[in-house]
Amino acid sequence: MFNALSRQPDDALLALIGLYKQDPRPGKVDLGVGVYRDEEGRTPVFRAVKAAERLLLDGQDSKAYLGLEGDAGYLERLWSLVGGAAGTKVATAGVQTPGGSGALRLAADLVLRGGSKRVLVGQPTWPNHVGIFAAAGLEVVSYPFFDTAGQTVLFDRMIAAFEAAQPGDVALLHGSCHNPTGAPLSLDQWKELAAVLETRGVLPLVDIAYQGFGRGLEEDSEGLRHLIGVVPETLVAVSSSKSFGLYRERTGAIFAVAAAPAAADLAKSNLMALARTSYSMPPDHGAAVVRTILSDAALTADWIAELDVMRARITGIRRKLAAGLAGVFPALAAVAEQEGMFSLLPLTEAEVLRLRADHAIYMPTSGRINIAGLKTAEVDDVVAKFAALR
Ligand SMILES: Cc1ncc(COP(=O)(O)O)c(C=O)c1O
Repeated sequence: MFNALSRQPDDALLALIGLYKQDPRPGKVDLGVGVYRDEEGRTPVFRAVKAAERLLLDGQDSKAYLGLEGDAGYLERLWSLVGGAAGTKVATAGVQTPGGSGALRLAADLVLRGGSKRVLVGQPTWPNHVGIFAAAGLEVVSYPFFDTAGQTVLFDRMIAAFEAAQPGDVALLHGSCHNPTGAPLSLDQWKELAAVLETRGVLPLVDIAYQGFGRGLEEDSEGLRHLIGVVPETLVAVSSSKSFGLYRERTGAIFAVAAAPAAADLAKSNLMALARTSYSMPPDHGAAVVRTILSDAALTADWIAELDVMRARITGIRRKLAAGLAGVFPALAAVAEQEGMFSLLPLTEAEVLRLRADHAIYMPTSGRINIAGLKTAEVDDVVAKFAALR
C-alpha cells in the first residue's frame, strides 16, 4: 500500500529551515522562519508563561477530563481579548483547537457542512491557507490583495472581487499583521469591506494569528471588531501560538459569531462534532497557560509589557531596514508603514538564491522576510548586500 503513494513536495519553509541549519558560515541570517527572535537570536519564553506553568504544576492533581470544547476559561478570556467591547454585543461560541491551523481546518469543515463551496483568499496569503482549505474540499479562489513591486494594497480590486462573489462564499481575511505582506487595512477600508460582505451575503473568516505584534493589542483587532457588528455571521480563527510564544504548544480557537445565540450554538455543536471525528479533544497545556495568564491581572500586565517590548523592537528594525532599502527599491520605504513580523520584498527568485548562496541570507523564494529575524547590528550589512543585487 505505501508503495502506491506518490512523494509529496517538502514544505518550502520547513525545507528552508533545514538548509539554514546546515549552513556552516558564521554570520548567516535567517529571515525565513516566522518566529519572533530577540537581539540575541533567541525566541524567549514569556516571563508570564513561566509563572503560569509553575502555578499549573502546583495544581496538577485535578487534571483529568477536558471535553470537546476545551478550556472554557481560555475561550472566554481569549474572546474578550480579541472581540473587546464589540464582542459582548454579539452571540459567540468558541471551541479550543490545536493552533490557529486547527481552527482554520474546523472552519473549512464547518462552512462545507453549511453549504459553502468556495473560499476566496487574497493573493498573496499564507500558503497553508490554500493547503488547508483545499484539503478540506473547498474550491479556493484568489482575490487581488497586494502589489509587491509598488508595496500597495489593491483595495479597489479586492472590493470588486467581493462585489462579484456569490452569497454563501467565504472570504478569508487577515485580522492584522498580514502574512506575508505586513500590509494593514485602515479602519475606513474595513468599514467599506464589511459593508460589501454584508450586502453580498459573503461570510468572513478572519484569521488573527499575531495579535499584539502590529500596532497594539486593541488596534490589531480593530477591523474585526467593526466587522462583527455589521455582518450577520463571522468565523474567527485565533492562534495563541505566537502572541503567547507557545510555538511548541500550538494553541488556538475557532469562534462562531452570530446575530442570535441559537445560531452560534448550532455552529458550536457542529464544530465539536467535527473536532470529535478529527482529533477528538484539544491538547490542554497551552490553553491552560493562556487562561492562567489572562485570569491574573499582574501576569496579564507582565505579558503585555513583554509583548510591547517585542513590538517596539520589530518596529525599530522595520524602520531602519525600510530607510536603508528605500535607496535600492524606492517602493520599500512603505515597509516602515507596514505591521507585524513580515514584509514581502520584490526580489526575483534568482536574487533570493544569490543572497542565499553568496551571503548566507535566507528567505523563501517568494521574498517574504521575517523582520524579527534580523538583529539591529546586522541591518546595515544586509542592506548593503541587497544593494549589491541591483
Ligand atoms: C497567517 C497565519 N495564520 C495561522 C497560522 C497558524 O497558527 P498555528 O501555528 O497556531 O497553527 C499561522 C502560522 O504561521 C499564520 O501565519
